Amino acid sequence: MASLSFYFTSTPNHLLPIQSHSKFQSRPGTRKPKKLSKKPNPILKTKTISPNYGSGGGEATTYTSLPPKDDFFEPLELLNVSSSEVKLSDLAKKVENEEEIDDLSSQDEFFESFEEGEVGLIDWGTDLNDENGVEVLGMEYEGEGKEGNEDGDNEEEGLEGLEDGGEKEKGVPAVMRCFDTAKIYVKAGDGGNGVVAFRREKYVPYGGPSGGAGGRGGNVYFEVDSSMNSLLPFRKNIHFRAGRGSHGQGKKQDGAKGEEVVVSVAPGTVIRQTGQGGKKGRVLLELLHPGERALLLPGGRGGRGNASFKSGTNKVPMIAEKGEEGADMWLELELKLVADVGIVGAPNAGKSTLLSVISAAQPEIANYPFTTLLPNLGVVSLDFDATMVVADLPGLLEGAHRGFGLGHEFLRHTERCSVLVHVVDGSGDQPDFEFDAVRLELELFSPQISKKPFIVVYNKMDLPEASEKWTSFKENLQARGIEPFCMSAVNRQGTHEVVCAAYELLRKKSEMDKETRGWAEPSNLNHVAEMVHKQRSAPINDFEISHESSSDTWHVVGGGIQRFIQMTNWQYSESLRRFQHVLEASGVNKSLLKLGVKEGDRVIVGEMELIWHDSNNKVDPSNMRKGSDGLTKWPQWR
Ligand SMILES: Nc1nc2c(ncn2[C@@H]2O[C@H](COP(=O)(O)OP(=O)(O)OP(=O)(O)O)[C@@H](O)[C@H]2O)c(=O)[nH]1
Ligand SMILES: [Mg+2]
Repeated sequence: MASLSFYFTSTPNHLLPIQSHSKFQSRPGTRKPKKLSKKPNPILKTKTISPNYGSGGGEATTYTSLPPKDDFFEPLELLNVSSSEVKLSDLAKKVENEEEIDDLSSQDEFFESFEEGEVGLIDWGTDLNDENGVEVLGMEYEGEGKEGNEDGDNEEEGLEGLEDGGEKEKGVPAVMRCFDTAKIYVKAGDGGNGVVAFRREKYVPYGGPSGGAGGRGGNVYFEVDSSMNSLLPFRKNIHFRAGRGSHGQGKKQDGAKGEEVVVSVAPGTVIRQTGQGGKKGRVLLELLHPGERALLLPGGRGGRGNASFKSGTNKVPMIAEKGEEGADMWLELELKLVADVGIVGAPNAGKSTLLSVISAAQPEIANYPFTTLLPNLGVVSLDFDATMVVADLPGLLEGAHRGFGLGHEFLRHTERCSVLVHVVDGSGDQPDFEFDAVRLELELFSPQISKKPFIVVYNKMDLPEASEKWTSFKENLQARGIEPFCMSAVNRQGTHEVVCAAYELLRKKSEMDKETRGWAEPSNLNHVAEMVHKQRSAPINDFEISHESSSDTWHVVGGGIQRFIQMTNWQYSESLRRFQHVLEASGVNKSLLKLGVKEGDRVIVGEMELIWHDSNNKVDPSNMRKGSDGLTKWPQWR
């Protein structure tokens, strides 16, 4: 009879002790391979395993990593100015003084050197983190990629990604960055282990197996929190782990469920799985409306205790399962604004002023570019039941599609707006050119955005330099089939017409969308968890075998069988016999024979490496339950 003998090629992660509350652990997966099959079968002196007898399940933890160093800089200090009001304008003035504002390449250079600390104004020598020991540690930990936990390489990769920033905006000083993307790690709780225990009571001889099952690991949920308007909290907390289930105990006591983790995100957050090679991963969820809650990762199942393995033929089961590992993922979050109307335009055009006069919003208004750094939302009501959400977006500059100015961050917000209102600064030198430049940026960033319905509003009509150029601007646009509006936002003249036109456009757009889309199905927010569950509960006989002829290695890949191996607790000798049985029953042995496996070939199933033997001379499953004296022993308490 053919058989497989067992070796671990590398110590599987789940065999290592997990100290989930420690931040700086040694990296797993680097230990020497352990040989299992050559060892004599251990005598099972069974006792109830009690690593954690706490009454509740494991606690959910979040881990802290610090934002990159440059997010800590104090603009005042860096710019060597005393008033907080002038910090950005000073920066703008500095650019102007250098007469570089019109030269895109030199602007790029300026902002780049600004970031790198080459500009003389900035004193990068001050390490603002020195004051706080924890933060200094955090910096080291992030910089060197020392992610000390059981997720090893994966997490390190994620942190690198975070450091590189993937899409870190070019030339944007840290204070001006918009925290609308984040990279986070989520892990569902591992299931608790089942235990081997026996009922020991006076006058109840041979009381029978009584090992309870482990508790289920905690789930990971995402919830929309209406009070959030950015992903800023994820600059500090990037690891979210649900608690592990408690282990089972004697007297058939099952472990408690692990604590759940609820990750709160702002409305309009898109959740992607981290992509490979700089590409964006696929979208898993879009959480748009406050109160929405999605189960993303289900907790791992608790391992069964020996009470569950009792059968007519095995009344003394010396076997229990380990808990199923909770699924984990690196995710990219992206916040896209949910607004009906987006106000776009060059810096200083009067976008915030417009929002402030048509809604109750009170955005910051000032006579310098980039006053608005984060989008402002306002609700505009025209009538009793006619309202729309209007977003005042930060100003766009030439080169924004390449990330210049406030770049991609803000262009992304326009993707969600149904209708756009272009505000053109009439007092500028060339309003036509300004309008074209903004259109071009939108088009270059995304053709979809440029196809959105829009209206053009010529602002600052109260100023003579603006009203002089209005006619030529109007004629120019009319020649292109666009009917522009004019207004004086500060005087509230012409703003009502703008609001009505935007609302009309919005109404038409939503009617058209309804026609093309029909009635949308209510979306299933738990589909990721369902997919994970489906993958994990694949039948054990659903596997594929591939062969590496160069190294005589066979790979057996299947969700069911891999999960079975992960949950097998090799500390119990019966586990080995059960595994052998599963290989036989699931058809792995048969399939290998059919495919031509030969003596000495390596067979890799999940984390197990096995050597194929044509004759049954290495592992004798029938011997597994016996001690060194060849007798089955009743378990001993210690
Ligand atoms: N005279 C006049 N000034 C205006 C008008 N609308 C806005 N302004 C002024 O223009 C300056 C810029 O206005 P904001 O509303 O902050 O411009 P913005 O487009 O939001 O600018 P960013 O947020 O920097 O992109 C402010 O000083 C306003 O008072 C207008 O109709 N007439
Ligand atoms: Mg503004």
